[in-house]
Amino acid sequence: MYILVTAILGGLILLLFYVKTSQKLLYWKERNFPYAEITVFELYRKMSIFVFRLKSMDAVVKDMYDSGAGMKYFGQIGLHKNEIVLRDPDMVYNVMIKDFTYFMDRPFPVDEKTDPLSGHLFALKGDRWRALRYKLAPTFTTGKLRTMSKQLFESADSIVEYVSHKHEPLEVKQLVYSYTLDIIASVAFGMKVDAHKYLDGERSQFVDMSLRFFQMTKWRFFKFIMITLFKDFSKAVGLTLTEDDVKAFFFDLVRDIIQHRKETGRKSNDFLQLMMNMKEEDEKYGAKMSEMKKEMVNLEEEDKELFENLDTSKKGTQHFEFTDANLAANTFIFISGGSETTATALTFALYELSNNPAVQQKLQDEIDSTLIDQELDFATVSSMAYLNQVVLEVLRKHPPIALMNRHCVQDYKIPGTGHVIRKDDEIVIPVSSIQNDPEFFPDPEVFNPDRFVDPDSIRKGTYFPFGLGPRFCIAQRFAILSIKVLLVNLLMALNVKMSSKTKTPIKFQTELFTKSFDGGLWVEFEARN
Ligand code: HEM
Repeated sequence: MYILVTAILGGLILLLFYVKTSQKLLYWKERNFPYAEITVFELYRKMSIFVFRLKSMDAVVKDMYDSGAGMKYFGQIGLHKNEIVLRDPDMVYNVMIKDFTYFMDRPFPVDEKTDPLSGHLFALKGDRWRALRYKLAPTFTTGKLRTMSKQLFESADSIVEYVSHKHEPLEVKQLVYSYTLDIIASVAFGMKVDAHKYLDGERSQFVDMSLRFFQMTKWRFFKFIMITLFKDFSKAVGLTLTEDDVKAFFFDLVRDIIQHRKETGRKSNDFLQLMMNMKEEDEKYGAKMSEMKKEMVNLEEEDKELFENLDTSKKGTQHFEFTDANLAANTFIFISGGSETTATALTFALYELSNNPAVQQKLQDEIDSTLIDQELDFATVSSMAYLNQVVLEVLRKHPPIALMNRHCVQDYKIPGTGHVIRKDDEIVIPVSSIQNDPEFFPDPEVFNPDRFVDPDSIRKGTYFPFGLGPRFCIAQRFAILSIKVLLVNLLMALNVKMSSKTKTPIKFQTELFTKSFDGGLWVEFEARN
């Protein structure tokens, strides 16, 4: 009897779920919006793959992209909210650039009061984002990059020195991570980390805390799902992705550095100092954007793009007052946003170079011939054309961020159609799939830097590893330069080849949001003759 009642109740609950989900599936049809057909079981299967992390992020994104084959954009039933997925390059261009004002936000929570670390450039919304972006736009001008490049060369030297003494297979992600942590800590707040020492077991609290930010443990993933599914509840109980001690560490660190600089009057040449100077100027002159415009007068020609499309003429967009809390938040986003992404790009660069010896040789030839009569510096690295093609192709085939998001802030009628994207709709832009679609890049699985002989010939809206429009990656030039500097330093001295320690067939980890080799990528470096 007991078993029968339980079975009937269980059956009724399942039926209820089925009916509820079937109704949910009608959402896009009722809205008269193109959508990907899916059955209830298919939807549950898809959601389980994501929640239980059964496939890598790239594979999940590819499945999503393929489910809308033949459509320019389509609605799908999301985990917590229904989403619109873009497939068509013109739509991508419209949403990210042309009609940006409709889609200027990202759908990530910001609550500067309860979680001050959330008040950073990546998450801020609307006019508050615009005002901060305008202020931070000069962070990576050509002049500043030239100065920063000295630190990049120094850190790259340490890595080459380390590698040259190791006659054993090395795991690439860990190796290059030590470089990216080094350079970003230095550029962000002038800190010398020497992170490569942690490769040999020496521990540093900074390295540990930075790594913890990315490790997707089971507990962190559970929190991610909770925050995604139950935003308000998570907020009410104070559930945040980053642990309190990690937050406290970075806050205290930035606060101590600020304090030390104020007390000693010492100034450094880093991002934190740039913000501290602005804060001081704001206190003197008021936080008006007009003050910033003074800086623009001295910009080099190519730097003008850093300010492109940042319309700050509207009332209310002109103020961003820095506090110690948002100085910390924005320093933190540099470390978190910058180290993992750049390390992922470098890992895949070394993967492709090991697998494509002809490309490696051609790149070494370019490096050798450039350095015959020129010094290795910012200008020479920037002048290497084939190096540029290699880096662009790595970022095409393996963009470190597989998808981008936008939040619609006012109803948008898609030109030439009767379809409307409504205020509060969420948009998903699957960059990894678009950049690997054979329609836009024939034989996408082939690593071919020649695709970028003339980067201007690439169709708009098909290539954007750093995003597009006013919200593109603020550090794009710095990231590209960092990748180039390490590659040149390694390849001028060493050859790289795949080690048999790398697990084959290659599989990618399912735990992380960025693309990562399951079991690591192991390579051997040998001195060039
Ligand atoms: C290869 C390395 C990198 C890649 C592939 C990358 C990619 C991206 C992408 C795709 C976005 C979103 C763009 C959009 O939504 O249109 C972004 C935004 C951002 N990135 Fe990067 N990034 C890299 C390195 C860095 C570094 C080194 C830093 C900091 C030092 C950084 C800081 C940021 C910030 C602050 C934003 C938010 C910009 C805004 O919303 O105004 N990134 N990045």
